[in-house]
Amino acid sequence: MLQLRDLTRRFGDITAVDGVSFDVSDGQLTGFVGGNGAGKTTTMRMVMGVLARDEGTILWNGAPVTVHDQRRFGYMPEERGLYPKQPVLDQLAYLGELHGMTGRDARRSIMEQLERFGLADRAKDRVEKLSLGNQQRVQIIAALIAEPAALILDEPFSGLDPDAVDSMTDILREHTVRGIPVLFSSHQLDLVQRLCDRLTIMARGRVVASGTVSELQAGGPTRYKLTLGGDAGWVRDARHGVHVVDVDGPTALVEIVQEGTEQPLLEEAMARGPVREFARVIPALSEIYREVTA
Ligand SMILES: Nc1ncnc2c1ncn2[C@@H]1O[C@H](COP(=O)(O)OP(=O)(O)OP(=O)(O)O)[C@@H](O)[C@H]1O
Repeated sequence: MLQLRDLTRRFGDITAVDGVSFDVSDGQLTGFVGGNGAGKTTTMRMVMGVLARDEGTILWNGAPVTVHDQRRFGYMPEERGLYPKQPVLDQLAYLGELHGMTGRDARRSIMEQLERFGLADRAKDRVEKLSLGNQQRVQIIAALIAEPAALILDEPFSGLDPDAVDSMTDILREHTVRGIPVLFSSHQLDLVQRLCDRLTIMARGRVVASGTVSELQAGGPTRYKLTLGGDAGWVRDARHGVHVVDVDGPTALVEIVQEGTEQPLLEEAMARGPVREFARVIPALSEIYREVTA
């Protein structure tokens, strides 16, 4: 388990990461989201030890993380970092050997991964000859070499086509099933909502929300959609302790300001005519994201 405690990093006058704390638990896929410049990459670099921290602690299985621990983490950096002129297989095999694998084992395991990503026939091509999406696939394989103890992936899904997103998802799940903690950043909120067990949202260097998607949804406003047989305009004037978010023809979206106030509203609606629908609206992650980062 990886625990980040009060991590802070400044660049001159800018505090890029400001007292960030959250956990990346064993066997969980933790999504890391936030707008451009929120501080995700800086946080991940500190976890990997490629950037020094000004304050704070990183714990790996309860003890301060060591360089030896960090070497066992699979890392996909934002800046990527493959050599464009070197052939795919040679380059990955070299990385495997740096991790202590024999050349033979490294090549076998890499060929398996290339096969999975549909890249086996490109093994001898130079990296620069591959499309950006395929270079991205090779980067992912680089992070997975040598059975990592944790995975820290900076936007691993960016630039991938739907097939590669599926392969990537399968691979991450295979790691979490084996108990490995996985942290990945992404701007694709629908993907994060679908995939991750937990997520941490950053804005302006701070953590603004953290938890499972359901926990974050439960913490958001309670909204109901009311659809009537006739026009719903009267809801705007109703005094039921509800806040009217929107009215569109026969449909009104209301926010419950005080618990229990939805009942009188429903009763009034039924007294006025047919009610086609009265249902709780669970906010999408994108709505929660907009609220907590505003
Ligand atoms: N080496 C650096 N020198 C100066 N400022 C930096 C450096 N690295 C990051 N920053 C600043 O720190 C802040 C956080 O940047 P960071 O790259 O961590 O954000 P991010 O959440 O990863 O953004 P994105 O989603 O755009 O990748 C930004 O204001 C950025 O300009």
